This record gives sequence, C-alpha cells and structure tokens, in this order.
Amino acid sequence: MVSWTAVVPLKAAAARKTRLASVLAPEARVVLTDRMARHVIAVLRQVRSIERVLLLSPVPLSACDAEWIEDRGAGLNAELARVYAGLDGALLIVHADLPLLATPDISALLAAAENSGRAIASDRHGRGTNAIALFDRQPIVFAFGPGSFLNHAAQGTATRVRRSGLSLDVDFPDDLAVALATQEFLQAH
Ligand SMILES: Nc1nc2c(ncn2[C@@H]2O[C@H](COP(=O)(O)OP(=O)(O)OP(=O)(O)O)[C@@H](O)[C@H]2O)c(=O)[nH]1
Ligand SMILES: O=C(O)[C@H](O)COP(=O)(O)O
Repeated sequence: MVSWTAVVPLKAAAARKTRLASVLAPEARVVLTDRMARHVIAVLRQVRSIERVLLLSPVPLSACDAEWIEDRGAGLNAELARVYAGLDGALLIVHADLPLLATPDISALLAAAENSGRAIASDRHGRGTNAIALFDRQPIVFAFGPGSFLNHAAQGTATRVRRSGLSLDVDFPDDLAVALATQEFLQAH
C-alpha cells in the first residue's frame, strides 16, 4: 500500500478568519478554527494509507494527534515548498477549515491521485484549493491564495475531485451558515 504524509497548515491564531470578523468575535474565531483543525486531523488519522499527519503552524495545537512542524513565517507557499522538499513519497495537503470533511472524501482524493499522479479539490466556488494530493513527485509551484485552483490545476495533469466534504471551507459568513445547517457540522463541532 502507498504510504502518504498529510500536511495541515494552520495560521497563527490572531490572523485566522478575518473574513468572519463581522459575525464572530476574535475568541470565537480561534475556538472555531481550533475545532475544525482538530476535526481535519482526526479524519486524516482514520485513513489507513496516511502514515504521518503533520500540523504546519507557528505554535503547536493542543489535543490533536499530529506531529508539529514550525511555520517560520515565510508565507504559506514557501513553507509548504520547504516541507515538501524535506519529505519523501506522496504528499497530501489539506486545509484546516473543512468542517464537513469525512474519511471517504480523503480516500477518494488519494485514490484519484494514485491513479493519475495528482488530485485536487477546489472550494465550492471553484476558486480556491482546499486539498491537493501529490503522488507523482513532479515539481509543483505552490500558489495558495486567490484563484489558486486554476493555477494548481494547470500545473501537470491533475484529477479534479468534487465532494461536499472537500469543498466547504469556512471563509465567509455564508459558508458558516451552510455548515451550521448540516447535521454533520452540529455533530462534529
Ligand atoms: N501555517 C500556515 N497556514 C496558513 C497560512 N496561510 C493560510 N494558512 C492556512 O491555510 C488554510 C486556508 O487559509 P485561508 O482560507 O486563507 O485562511 P483564513 O483563516 O480563512 O484567512 P482570512 O483571509 O483571514 O479569513 C487555513 O487552514 C489557514 O489556517 C500560513 O501562512 N501559514
Ligand atoms: O488557495 C487557496 O485556496 C488559499 O489558501 C485561500 O483560499 P480561500 O480564500 O478559499 O481559503
């Protein structure tokens, strides 16, 4: 069986979810993002082909089953490039803000990457990149930021995987409303 390493990037607490500032106080944004990150890590831990789960963040997160890798402040893309260069084998990157993520979502993404070399999941608007699975070890220039999906998809051949657990990230108040309306969110958070 292929052995994957998963990386979950998580920003410094004070910098998270500024786009939710109109509906959530700073402390609530930290609570929500900590919980979503723990949820994503727990899901990744349940996938048998994922050997290591790494949390890339400026400080460790308590009560989660991930190895901590320090974010040295170079920016998300440079930090991920450094992590990727230091690892052998297949790499999965999953954003920490996917409250509906479930094990079959990750299994589907990894299966697609193992078939075609790479797999990628966008947000529900088709703009951002919520997860990318790199099986082929071909070079990639990480381009997380606005419009990253098209940029990542244009590099090499990647299979697009569309599943609600992968596509619902919580960036704006309407994303939070969609998440809150689901049974899965209420059970997990
Ligand atoms: N370690 C690390 N993680 C990051 C960095 N930038 C973004 N992330 C994480 O990458 C994922 C997607 O980031 P964003 O959606 O841009 O983060 P955000 O918290 O929504 O930011 P806002 O634009 O303030 O609302 C989240 O899991 C972030 O915590 C970074 O520089 N370092
Ligand atoms: O490439 C991305 O998706 C960025 O990390 C941010 O996207 P977002 O604004 O959709 O979270």
